[in-house]
Amino acid sequence: MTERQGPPEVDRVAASRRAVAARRERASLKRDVTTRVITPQELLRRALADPASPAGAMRVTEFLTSIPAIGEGKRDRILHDLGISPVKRLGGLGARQRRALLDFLDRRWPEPRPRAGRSRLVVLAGPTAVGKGTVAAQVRKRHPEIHLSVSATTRPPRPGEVEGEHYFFVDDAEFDRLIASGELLEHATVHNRYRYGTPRKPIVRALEDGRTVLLEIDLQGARQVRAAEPSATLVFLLPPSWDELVQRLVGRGTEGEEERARRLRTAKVELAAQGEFDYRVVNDHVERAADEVVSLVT
Ligand SMILES: Nc1nc2c(ncn2[C@@H]2O[C@H](COP(=O)(O)OP(=O)(O)O)[C@@H](O)[C@H]2O)c(=O)[nH]1
Ligand SMILES: Nc1ncnc2c1ncn2[C@@H]1O[C@H](COP(=O)(O)OP(=O)(O)O)[C@@H](O)[C@H]1O
Repeated sequence: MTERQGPPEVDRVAASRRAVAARRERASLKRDVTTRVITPQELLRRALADPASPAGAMRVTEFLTSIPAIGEGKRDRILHDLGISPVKRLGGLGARQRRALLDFLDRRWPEPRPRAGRSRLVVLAGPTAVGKGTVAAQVRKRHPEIHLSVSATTRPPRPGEVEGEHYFFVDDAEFDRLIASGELLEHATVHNRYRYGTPRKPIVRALEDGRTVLLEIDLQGARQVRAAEPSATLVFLLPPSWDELVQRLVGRGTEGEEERARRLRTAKVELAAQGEFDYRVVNDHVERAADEVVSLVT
């Protein structure tokens, strides 16, 4: 018996493949909102710009429950209050419903607005493996006039890391001494593991010389710098998606599975704090992201 594959069946197979791919993309977008890689407003803007996109095809119910702290009960109350039917897809919202939903999101989760009166002390932070080191190195390559701070750390050097260039590698006793003598502008234990700190003197000197200073440090350090120097400019580097962040961490190959899991837990905490920063830059392409960082601070 011969099997005939008529065009309708071919179409069905293709349609079902497309449906699976679209479902996967919607799941990935939901993860991005849940992990706060993108704001709900950003997802909604994408849906409205292209109703046929995976974002546009997302049901308003799925959208709302992907937002941290919105469960099914709250979701239904919100939809009722905003006068939106639960069967609606984001791309199919009417003009009044879009406005109502965007206003609601802006009240609930205001997007960071740049502050006035920034200084040339710039902090670049962001989750593990987002590419902070790579982008900072690109900034230095393109703009040697920008002073890149070299931190002290109790972490052992990775292969290829150079003392005084990537870090000052010190033991616990020396780190204690640096803290006690006030030689660190800020310091923190990162990923519950090793200690890292920013030597104060080179920064003060570079700022006195009129140079822009870039610190590539973690969230705790960024908060300390803001407290010590409120006019500092805080930039948060974001991955294009949560899945891409995981890929970069795995692809770098410098941590085992347990350490990667630990870092991803910290990453969720850091992503949740991005609203404290003055600017957010997506590290999609290294050169573009480096240019954006420079344009924000010079
Ligand atoms: N607070 C603080 N964090 C730092 C400092 N230097 C590096 N870090 C952060 O420590 C974390 C771990 O750095 P590292 O061990 O080089 O790993 P990687 O960032 O995954 O390449 C990163 O989030 C860095 O931004 C510092 O001087 N102070
Ligand atoms: N824009 C990018 N696109 C693709 N891969 C990137 C990008 N930026 C960085 N990477 C890669 O991601 C991995 C993590 O980058 P790294 O600079 O070590 O991150 P971090 O300093 O934030 O921990 C590295 O393998 C790096 O080559």
